[in-house]
Amino acid sequence: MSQALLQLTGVTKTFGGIHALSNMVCEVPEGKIIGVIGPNGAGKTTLFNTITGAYRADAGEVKLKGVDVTQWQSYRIVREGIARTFQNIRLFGSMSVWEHLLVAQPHSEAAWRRLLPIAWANPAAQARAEEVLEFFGLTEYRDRPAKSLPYGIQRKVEMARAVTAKPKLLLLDEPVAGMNHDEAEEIRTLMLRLRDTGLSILLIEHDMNFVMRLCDYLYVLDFGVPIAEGTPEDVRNNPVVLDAYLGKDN
Ligand SMILES: Nc1ncnc2c1ncn2[C@@H]1O[C@H](COP(=O)(O)OP(=O)(O)OP(=O)(O)O)[C@@H](O)[C@H]1O
Repeated sequence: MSQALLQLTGVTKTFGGIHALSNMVCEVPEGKIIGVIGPNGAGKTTLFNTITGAYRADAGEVKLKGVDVTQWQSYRIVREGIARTFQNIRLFGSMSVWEHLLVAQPHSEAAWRRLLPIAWANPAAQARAEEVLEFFGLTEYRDRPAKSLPYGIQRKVEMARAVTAKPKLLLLDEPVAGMNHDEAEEIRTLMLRLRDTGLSILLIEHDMNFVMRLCDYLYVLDFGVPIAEGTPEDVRNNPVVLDAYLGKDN
């Protein structure tokens, strides 16, 4: 079997007496969409924070393409090809969609050049921003400040921004939270198209219907402990998951 893009073994994170994540084991193969589900407080965001270096694991290993990145600083992990979005929207209100897409790209020039007017951005960065605008269907919003956009479009801009730097792995924290059915469907289609380009995606999501129809494989957390994994079909029918996550009445 080919090596997984991301591999976690025994990853553990505690906060005082709270075991936010205990002995987490998971893999994200290339070009797959992997879901992480679990009730509130199950440790899902802690998992993302540990993968991205925002939190330092107390034990275990995070490997990216076989390289141990457990002790790496966030900026190195980003450079190595992991991008993420957050549970709450984190856009710059007065910046346009176009500016978000330019700023999110790696800069090889001196830091002071980034203070120059955005229109001076190098042609390759502009071409990439254009490509992403089109891919996400955001062209009509190109020059609008982020704060003026409807909620669903803002979430799309966040995902577009994360993709602009051409990551290998995209971590999405509740990408369709607060969206209506049509908006969520649009995001689902975009994610499948992203996967078809070879991008790997790890997502946290509470919308079970969405997760079940999108993911290639799922991990289930409960109180920081991985309690089940498998295809959506396996997980849907797993009595441990039904008890722990959906409640005994389901
Ligand atoms: N920085 C922190 N300091 C202290 N406790 C934390 C910290 N981050 C997370 N926790 C605790 O770790 C546990 C797991 O939290 P986490 O946010 O990872 O869960 P989650 O599954 O993402 O929840 P939700 O679905 O509500 O977002 C919770 O008990 C939480 O209170």
